[in-house]
Amino acid sequence: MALERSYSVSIETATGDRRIKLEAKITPVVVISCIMAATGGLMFGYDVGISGGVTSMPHFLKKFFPEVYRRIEHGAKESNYCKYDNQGLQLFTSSLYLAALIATFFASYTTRKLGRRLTMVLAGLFFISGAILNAAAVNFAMLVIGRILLGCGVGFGNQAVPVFLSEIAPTRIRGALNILFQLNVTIGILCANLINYGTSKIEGGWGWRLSLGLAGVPALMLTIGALVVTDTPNSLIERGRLAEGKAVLTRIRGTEHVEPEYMEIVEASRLAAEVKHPFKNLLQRRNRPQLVIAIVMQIFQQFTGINAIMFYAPVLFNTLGFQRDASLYSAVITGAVNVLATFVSIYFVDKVGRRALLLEAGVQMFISQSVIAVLLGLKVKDQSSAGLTHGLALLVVVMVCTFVSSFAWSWGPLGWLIPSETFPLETRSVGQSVTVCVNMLFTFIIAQAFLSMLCQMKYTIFVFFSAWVLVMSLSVLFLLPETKNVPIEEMTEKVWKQHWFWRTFMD
Ligand SMILES: OC[C@H]1O[C@](O)(CO)[C@@H](O)[C@@H]1O
Repeated sequence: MALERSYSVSIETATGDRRIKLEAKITPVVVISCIMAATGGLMFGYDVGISGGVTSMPHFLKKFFPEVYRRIEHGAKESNYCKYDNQGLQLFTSSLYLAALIATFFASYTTRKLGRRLTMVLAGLFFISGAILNAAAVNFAMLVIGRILLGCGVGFGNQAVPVFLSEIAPTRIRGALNILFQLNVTIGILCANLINYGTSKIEGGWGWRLSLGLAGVPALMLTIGALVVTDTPNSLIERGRLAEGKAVLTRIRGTEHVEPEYMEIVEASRLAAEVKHPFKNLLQRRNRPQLVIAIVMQIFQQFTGINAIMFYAPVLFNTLGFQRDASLYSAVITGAVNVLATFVSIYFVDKVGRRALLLEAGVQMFISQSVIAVLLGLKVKDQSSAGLTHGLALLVVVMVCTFVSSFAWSWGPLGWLIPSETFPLETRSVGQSVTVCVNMLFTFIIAQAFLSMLCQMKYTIFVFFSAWVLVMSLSVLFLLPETKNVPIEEMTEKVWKQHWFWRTFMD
């Protein structure tokens, strides 16, 4: 049974003289599998969003960070930009990413040897235990160990989910289906913001426990989802289960005519099987283009400055002189914009392509960050933000939304999509683990450094990020090839060997 009409993609092979027809329908099993797997993103997003709100709750601060609490309650003399600057507070947020970074190396092994599906189950289990520990925390250690377990979940989930989605999706809608992951990340962030808004109002000051404990819900969804879905044909074939892989391929593509795609995957997995040392293989010259692109995309994604806003939006808005409630409120607005704008990406990514989205967003991000820097520079002084009138404060929120929306249809989803679709099967697992690892590393750096950077650099922090946006947009313009509508096992031939610069790395 197919939801929509089928389609086929004609591609030329290496020799250029053979044409293969790949047939695939958009079958319900594909759509359902993708929706289930994408809940891995929900789990990740929830954690990104939850820490900012929790760390601005007085009871939480009083219990775990009494010094910060004292400073906020009584330290009228403290600079606006510095009142949250505390290493322990930043460690609470960032320990998750450090753990995730290390976990990805193990996850690379499990995605290859145990499959994409089982790796997702593991992710869910790690996550559930972390959420329980966090909700029950009575001291700083329990808090951080819980965050570390959550980090392991994020490492395993972010490794397996994007690869699962890219492999199971038919070529023509691969971009859209892969973006379901990031869509869930944004929904997770928004839910976290809304939940924080609610729990901060709970009498008795235990609301933060609910905020942290509810992280178990998306984790449960992922665990159940992963137990229900089938693994990708690529993964089954890679592990030698050829007949099963072919049967799954037939089922998910909704047609008996899967021979060409099947043969492509078999060939890709034959090459993959020859690889004895995946990391060493990844470093070979012919794998350089994908590796460089994957790493650089992660660095760029984080240096847009998005997480400075996502993690610390309530804190940031507080710094700008908004009242506590108003600032949580603004964080909810940015969260909603983030979700809605991700749909724009889902709609356009397989139509206008990856490059167009990244370039347009570059312009929008550069302008909005520059405006924010100027407004804060002129109006927010160290001790007072009285200069920021109601109208101007609103303008800051509008600019933050402009920035977040453009991020949400560009670097947010494409940072995951492009690496997961460009690596050939032989380097896909290990390539994805490098992708996640670098993403976590730079997320960690931003999480750990942002409050101190804000304190040191003040409003010029937004100038810093806008300069990065300029660099990344130019890099896209000259160095990023378009991967729209190219079958996943054909990237080497159709993309890298055709590119003016990267082809020099190909044999
Ligand atoms: O939507 C914003 C979120 O998206 C990511 O860039 C990637 O998934 C996260 O690092 C960020 O918090």
